[in-house]
Amino acid sequence: MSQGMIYNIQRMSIHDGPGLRTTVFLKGCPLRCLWCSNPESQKTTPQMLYFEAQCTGCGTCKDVCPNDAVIPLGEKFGRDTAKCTDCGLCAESCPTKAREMSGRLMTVEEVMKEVQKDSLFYENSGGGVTFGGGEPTAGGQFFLDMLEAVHNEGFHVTVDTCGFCPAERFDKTIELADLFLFDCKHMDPEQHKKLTGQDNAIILRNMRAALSSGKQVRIRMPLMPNMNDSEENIAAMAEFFKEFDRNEIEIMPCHAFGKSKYLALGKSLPEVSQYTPEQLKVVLERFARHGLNPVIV
Ligand SMILES: C[S@@+](CC[C@H](N)C(=O)[O-])C[C@H]1O[C@@H](n2cnc3c(N)ncnc32)[C@H](O)[C@@H]1O
Ligand code: SF4
Ligand code: SF4
Ligand code: SF4
Repeated sequence: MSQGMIYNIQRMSIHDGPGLRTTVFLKGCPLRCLWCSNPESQKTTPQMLYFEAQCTGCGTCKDVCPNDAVIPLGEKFGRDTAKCTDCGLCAESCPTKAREMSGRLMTVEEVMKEVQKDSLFYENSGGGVTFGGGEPTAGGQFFLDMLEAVHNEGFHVTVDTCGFCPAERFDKTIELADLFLFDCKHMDPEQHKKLTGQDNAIILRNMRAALSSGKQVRIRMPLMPNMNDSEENIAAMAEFFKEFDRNEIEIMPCHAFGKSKYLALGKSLPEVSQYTPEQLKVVLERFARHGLNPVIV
């Protein structure tokens, strides 16, 4: 049975597709979006997060760290990221959960056991299971095995994806999924690479495949001030989706919900700004001018 890295399984989720859902978050992503609100989801290996606000300075972590990576931080204890190996020993002994590990290897069977716990709610609410991340498709064979197991149980399957995935794996995903929450981050290959680390050729190929498949696709766009909200980019999106007779785009205006996790990982904060209501209104009018119907989610 294949296994993969999971960083969260969220039960009773209402934002990741129809009805009540269990969302399985896979760790690992081939992109590095400048604004990503889940920085702990990008690496495929387990990581230790240190939340300073919850630290009481008891010093237990200093005693257990084998790498001398726990260092004084005022009256508290932080970590030296250069020395920390993410071994997790400090998280096991921290009494306040100021230190937490993100990422655990799980088998398909273990994931299914969690998913089954909510199966009654799926039936009653029209819900099911959502795979998110990170980039769920980056889980490879483990991801496909989970998809197949959930599909074979007759549960509704949603995949929250950036679409960066080898074509063959994505086509198998299309066979097993019922709904895609499919991100469209930028239409221009070079800009896409600048903002996410990869160009969008395979993403657009997979988007076309999903939109032609007869499966449900909700097109989503993380809207980032001065990064992907230009008239030119919105016009290019309108042109692309016209071919599929699609004009509804779910908009996610830039937020900073991931801030505490960047700090907890010892990473610098993303250099992105948020819209004022007036600025957002101006940008949304650009969509309307090109025949698109933006819906904020
Ligand atoms: C964390 S991603 C996981 C799925 C997949 N990797 C993707 O990017 O589509 C889930 C959603 O959050 C959105 N998102 C990430 N960071 C965001 C931010 N700072 N503001 C608004 N939306 C954001 C992504 O665009 C995506 O639609
Ligand atoms: S064990 Fe936890 S609460 Fe105690 S000093 Fe370390 S991080 Fe802070
Ligand atoms: S995760 Fe391991 S290496 Fe890093 S600070 Fe904690 S105990 Fe030390
Ligand atoms: S594709 Fe999704 S998970 Fe990956 S970096 Fe971008 S927003 Fe984060």
